[in-house]
Amino acid sequence: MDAIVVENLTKHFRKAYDKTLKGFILSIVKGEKRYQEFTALNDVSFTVKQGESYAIIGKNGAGKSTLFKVLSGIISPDAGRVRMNGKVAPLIELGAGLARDLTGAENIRLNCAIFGLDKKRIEEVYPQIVAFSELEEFIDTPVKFYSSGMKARLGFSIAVHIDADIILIDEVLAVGDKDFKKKCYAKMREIQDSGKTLVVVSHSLKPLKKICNRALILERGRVMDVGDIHEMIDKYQSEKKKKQGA
Ligand SMILES: Nc1ncnc2c1ncn2[C@@H]1O[C@H](COP(=O)(O)OP(=O)(O)OP(=O)(O)O)[C@@H](O)[C@H]1O
Repeated sequence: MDAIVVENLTKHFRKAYDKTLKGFILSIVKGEKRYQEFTALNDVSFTVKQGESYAIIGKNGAGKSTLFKVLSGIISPDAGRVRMNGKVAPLIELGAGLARDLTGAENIRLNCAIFGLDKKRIEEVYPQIVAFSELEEFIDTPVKFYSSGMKARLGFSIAVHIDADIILIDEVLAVGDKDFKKKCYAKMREIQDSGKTLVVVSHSLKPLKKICNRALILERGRVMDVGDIHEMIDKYQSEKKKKQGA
């Protein structure tokens, strides 16, 4: 069964030429165009099968985060469509989904409720989330006092415990410490073994080889290739070397 079907996704952004008030006024006076249309995703299509661990790789600005935001429904595409078959846990930006003024404990309960867990299930997973995050000491501290690493711990722990069918993880592990990252990668493999679907964006290609079985290379908003993770990483790295040599 297909977990994710993406068909002909296109997303444009408007980029201001000059973001200052002076620039804005001058452009009006001169009657010049104030924006440049920029295509972040260009006719992107792919399918992720249920139980697959799928990597999205690409250079800075290739459109990976934009794609994740469309997959999780945070932004809508200008064209194309996305079908997600199952409950989705998006972990796409550090601290996103966490209420700053609430404590870690309150955020866990709030997020679990938002993701549809009933009271009994929340009480079951709560100690697991706290234990996995290793934030016992700070669980009653408001999240606004958390470091970025602590937010990543809490966000990751919630996302992997809310009984989602599809988990989207965007580069959030870049900030964690080494041991915690190791634990997260092990958890991702466990998720994969349990038949859930995982989509991961990361600039760290080595761990992707261990977690994912397929990959998509995005280049300037377009799908450059899709295939076996090892083949795609080799291809991506050799293209990168070629361009650096050119
Ligand atoms: N809200 C926005 N408004 C205007 N341009 C945007 C917006 N969001 C993203 N972009 C542009 O779209 C392009 C793709 O950005 P995106 O963040 O998706 O890339 P990425 O592959 O995730 O990059 P990175 O690896 O650096 O995180 C970039 O050129 C970015 O500047």
